[in-house]
Amino acid sequence: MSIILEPIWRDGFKLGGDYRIRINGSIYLPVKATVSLGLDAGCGTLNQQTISLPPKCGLSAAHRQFSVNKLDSEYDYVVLGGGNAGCVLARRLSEGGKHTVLLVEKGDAGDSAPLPSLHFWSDGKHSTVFDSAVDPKFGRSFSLISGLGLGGTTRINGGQYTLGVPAEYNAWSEEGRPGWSYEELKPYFTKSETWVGPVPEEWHGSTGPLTVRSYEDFYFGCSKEAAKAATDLGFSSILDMHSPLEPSIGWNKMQYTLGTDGTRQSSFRAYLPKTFVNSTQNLHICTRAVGSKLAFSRQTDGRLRTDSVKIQSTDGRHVRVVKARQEVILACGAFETPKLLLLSGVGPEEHLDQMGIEVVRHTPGVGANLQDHIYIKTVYNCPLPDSLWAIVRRPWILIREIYNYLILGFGWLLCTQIEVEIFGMASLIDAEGKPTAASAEHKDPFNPNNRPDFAVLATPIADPREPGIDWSKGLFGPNCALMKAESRGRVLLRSRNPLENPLCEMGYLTHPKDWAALRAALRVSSQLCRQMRANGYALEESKVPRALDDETLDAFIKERVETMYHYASSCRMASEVDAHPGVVDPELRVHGISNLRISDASVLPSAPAVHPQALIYAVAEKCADMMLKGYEIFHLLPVIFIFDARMFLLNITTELGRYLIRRINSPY
Ligand SMILES: Cc1cc2nc3c(=O)[nH]c(=O)nc-3n(C[C@H](O)[C@H](O)[C@H](O)COP(=O)(O)OP(=O)(O)OC[C@H]3O[C@@H](n4cnc5c(N)ncnc54)[C@H](O)[C@@H]3O)c2cc1C
Repeated sequence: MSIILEPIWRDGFKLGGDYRIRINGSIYLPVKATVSLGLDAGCGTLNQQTISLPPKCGLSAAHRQFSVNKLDSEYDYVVLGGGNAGCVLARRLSEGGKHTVLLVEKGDAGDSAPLPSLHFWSDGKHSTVFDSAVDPKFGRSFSLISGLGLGGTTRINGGQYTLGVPAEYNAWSEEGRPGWSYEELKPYFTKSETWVGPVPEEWHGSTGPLTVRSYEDFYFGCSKEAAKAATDLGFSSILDMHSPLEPSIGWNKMQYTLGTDGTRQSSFRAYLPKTFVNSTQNLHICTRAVGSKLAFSRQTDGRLRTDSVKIQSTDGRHVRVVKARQEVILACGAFETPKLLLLSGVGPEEHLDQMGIEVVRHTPGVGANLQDHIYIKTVYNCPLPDSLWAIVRRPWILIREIYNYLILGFGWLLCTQIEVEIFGMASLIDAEGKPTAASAEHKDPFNPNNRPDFAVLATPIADPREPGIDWSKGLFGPNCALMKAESRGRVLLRSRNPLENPLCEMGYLTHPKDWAALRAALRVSSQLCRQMRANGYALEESKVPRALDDETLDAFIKERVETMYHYASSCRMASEVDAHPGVVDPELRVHGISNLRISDASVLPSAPAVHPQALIYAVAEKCADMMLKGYEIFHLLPVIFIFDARMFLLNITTELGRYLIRRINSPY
């Protein structure tokens, strides 16, 4: 295996060259034109460098796979979507060898190192990127991104791993979802995780497939300064954000899904290693194919049953219909799962009529209630060596970090952008952005009123493409995030072509609470940077609001709001008669249709104040567990019945015998 740093020559690019990193011949970390200006101006020309990768960093070698035309005609379980949730389900349903399982994934197989495979640093080949519908409020659309290939979005995400406060899940349970309280969900978080430190492991899992870790210190000077300033401002320092005893307001050092050997822990790498896949004959994985339509039959009781799935290769060359003896599980993500239901005739009838699709079942919740976290990026210049941007500006730092990564297994290539996160509640932030003194009641993480609604993500880099930024210096970008959205959008079909992206109306900022939370985040970010400067840190404003009054902040928000890529709740777990109608019940079964479940970000009742991947792992673990337990109970019933019937006969016979003996022995 090799890493090559090589120049790229493009038409029209006159001032030297772009560079790119080629890992193992196929994965690139492009160093953009602006960057190469820096390389040329500051550091002279760089020649090709080749560095060997030790096997621990190897990309996954061939997993056993099946093309569409080689699939069996029937499986016990068919899982559509091999992403965050899909890989967990494929693993749990197939291990033990009792059930045949088919996993269908639109993209390919493979994996890479943490930073170069993060969407923003990658070649984009493992991302689906498309524009949302234009929002008249903002006069523009939003660029939506999700993962493509086994591992799904965990293959290109930032790796931040957060559970959230217990209040999040207790609220779900109190609203009428049995089984979804913090206490009931926690075992599934633990089941998926192996924590490798450095904080105490009391609240973590130790035997799960997914490795989660943090670092002793900070990699970036600006993160360290931000953490210090947050403490100075009065935000509590949270040692382990996974402890249910920590308050809902504070700052923490991020934890990541990272292997001990520095590998990205996608759900694919964690749950479906080659050793498992190649030795599990009852698991078939089919990549570069999509589930394009579900077929249903009507049972004698009038209920719909999911019978089969139409699967087609993404090149359009092969189509096959596969039957599911037990269940079909949709895990295509918050955009594609509702799209597949709509294509199959399950959704709001007006929209299906509009698209010329026969209505199988009028289900108004499909695609409705789409939620997301959004953020506003602010930009500051900081000393270059303190910022991840230095890896692009200074080739020797890049070489140093490649060395650190390959030989020592640590360094900047492990960092996936955010080291420090402040979270809080807008109601507890004053007009200057300082936290107000919170009572013990406000800090109680079990109280549903204490769910954080904003976060400030201190990022050791900013988007260098922004006009007007001084990219010769370091970049520090506190991103101000809405973490508890009240606004809702919806997912619709653009066409009946299963390979076309859906039409997503994001519906951002239609609720006044969302504006208030973002304003609070911007004020905290501004105060944080003021404090960093007061502590003697060289920070210069680049893209920040001119003032902190509501009007100025709102204009800044309107101009700069972006998705944070945490799409959720488009097939939410709720009753169908809810004000925001649901699609699945607490067992994740689609209302009114048997043998069909959903297990991905679309089922979340609402987008909780967390980076969602930890929760999606837990949801998938819980879904698999419910399915397997349901299967066992169903199949044990006749045994219990036979056993009971035998015991009954035995008891009767014994009692009859005793009675006869008593009669015979009786003198009367
Ligand atoms: C750039 C970026 C950074 C992020 N950073 C973080 C982070 O740091 N921490 C965090 O917690 N979260 C992060 N997220 C969000 C998080 O990763 C996702 O919310 C979560 O992984 C979604 O999981 P999922 O199972 O619902 O969907 P996905 O993981 O997206 O899986 C869906 C899969 O289904 C496949 N598919 C779609 N349609 C079909 C079909 N018809 N047939 C077959 N296959 C299909 C897709 O190719 C995909 O692989 C980030 C997201 C992005 C985009």
